[in-house]
Amino acid sequence: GALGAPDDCGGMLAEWDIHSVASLREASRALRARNYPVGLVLDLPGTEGCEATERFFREHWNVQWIGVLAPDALESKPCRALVATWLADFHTRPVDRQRLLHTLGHAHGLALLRSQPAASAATSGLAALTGDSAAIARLRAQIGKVAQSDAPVLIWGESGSGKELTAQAIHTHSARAAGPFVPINCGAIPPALIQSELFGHARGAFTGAARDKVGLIESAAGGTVFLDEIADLPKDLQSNLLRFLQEKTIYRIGSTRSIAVDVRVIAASHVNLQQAVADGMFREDLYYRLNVLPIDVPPLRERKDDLDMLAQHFFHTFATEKAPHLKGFGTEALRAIRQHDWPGNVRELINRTRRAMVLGEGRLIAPHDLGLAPCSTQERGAGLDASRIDAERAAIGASLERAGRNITHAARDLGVSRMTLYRLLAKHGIQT
Ligand SMILES: Nc1ncnc2c1ncn2[C@@H]1O[C@H](COP(=O)(O)OP(=O)(O)OP(=O)(O)O)[C@@H](O)[C@H]1O
Repeated sequence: GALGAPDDCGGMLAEWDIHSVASLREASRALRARNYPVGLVLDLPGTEGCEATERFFREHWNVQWIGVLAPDALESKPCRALVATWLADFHTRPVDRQRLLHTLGHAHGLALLRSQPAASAATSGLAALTGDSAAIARLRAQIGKVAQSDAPVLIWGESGSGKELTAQAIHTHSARAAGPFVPINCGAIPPALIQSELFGHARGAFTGAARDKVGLIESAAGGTVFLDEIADLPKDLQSNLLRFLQEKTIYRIGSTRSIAVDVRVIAASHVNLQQAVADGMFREDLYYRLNVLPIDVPPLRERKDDLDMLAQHFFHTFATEKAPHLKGFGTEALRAIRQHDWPGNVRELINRTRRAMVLGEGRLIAPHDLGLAPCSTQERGAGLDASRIDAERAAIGASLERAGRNITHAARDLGVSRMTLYRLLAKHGIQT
């Protein structure tokens, strides 16, 4: 579907599922409610409105934007910048019908490709951050902004919520993308080893140091180092890290030679670092050095709209491990997933899904396969929206089965256009 229908283009877009809006505010609201893959922008604002428009595009960067502009629109410098940065393509009036249809089709195809969940952990762009909640959209927008800068980032989030994935996405979208991304879990390295792991050592620095060793920070040169569980870093090493952040040089243990290292630092913590500072466990000066660009990754229970898509995503990711008879999640299981609080966040969802895929005995995953209790009848009655969504998903699933997974036939069976069916498949995370 496309968002925004021009008076002079409306007639030619009969095949499209169109939602027209009259202002950026309305457009934002519509985009938060539904995933429109393509947006048609009818004229850009004059100089005064450029800042708001830029903010809007930043927030909705994952839509393919096509502009329809007045012939003299590009004479304004801010307008040219908006077009160059944010539009996938643009047309000047009078609109050439065939060319516009072609552009929209192309943009739609690209948007669908980009919305496919990442097939492997190796694909680490923003596409790997599955989810269509408003919270994930905000996170993606923040990542996009932060990636433009080279300043330190401090990510806060509960365990398993996606801090490392966020750090990886920042790296992938930054100018350092071609360099290495080196994750280090400060809590997992024994305190006695951590200094030499991080900063390296010179030959003979201590018993057993038979040769020079390059530290992890040095090995990230030209790229990004991700320091997870930064609160676990012993205090003496906090001083070393602070020195590195200030001077951009390191000393290997046992060496007096300073080595310049060009690395961006992203740190993460699941504990409140401000509290750790107040308790005297974390250096205040280091906290301020790291906390230049703060990012919060919201816990899964605060973005329940992501649950269905994430669950489907992991079902497909681990499809090779599943019993052949298993076809997907049952309605009860999806309800139980919504009901659960997910203290272990996305990692817990992965673990429960994999467990259900191995142990599930029916055709569809049931709540007990996930180790979750089924919802009570009372709770069931409450979720009219959830029931509607479940019914929609079930109808699509059944239709696809009947049509032998042929989209054209399934769309006809459901009485919707192919375009609408593609949108529904993306919404429910159903793969064809
Ligand atoms: N939005 C998401 N889409 C897809 N996969 C996700 C998402 N968020 C997290 N994951 C997956 O969940 C797992 C946990 O995420 P990650 O390691 O980034 O969490 P974390 O906050 O760094 O955890 P910890 O603090 O325990 O190290 C990973 O396998 C990651 O790929």
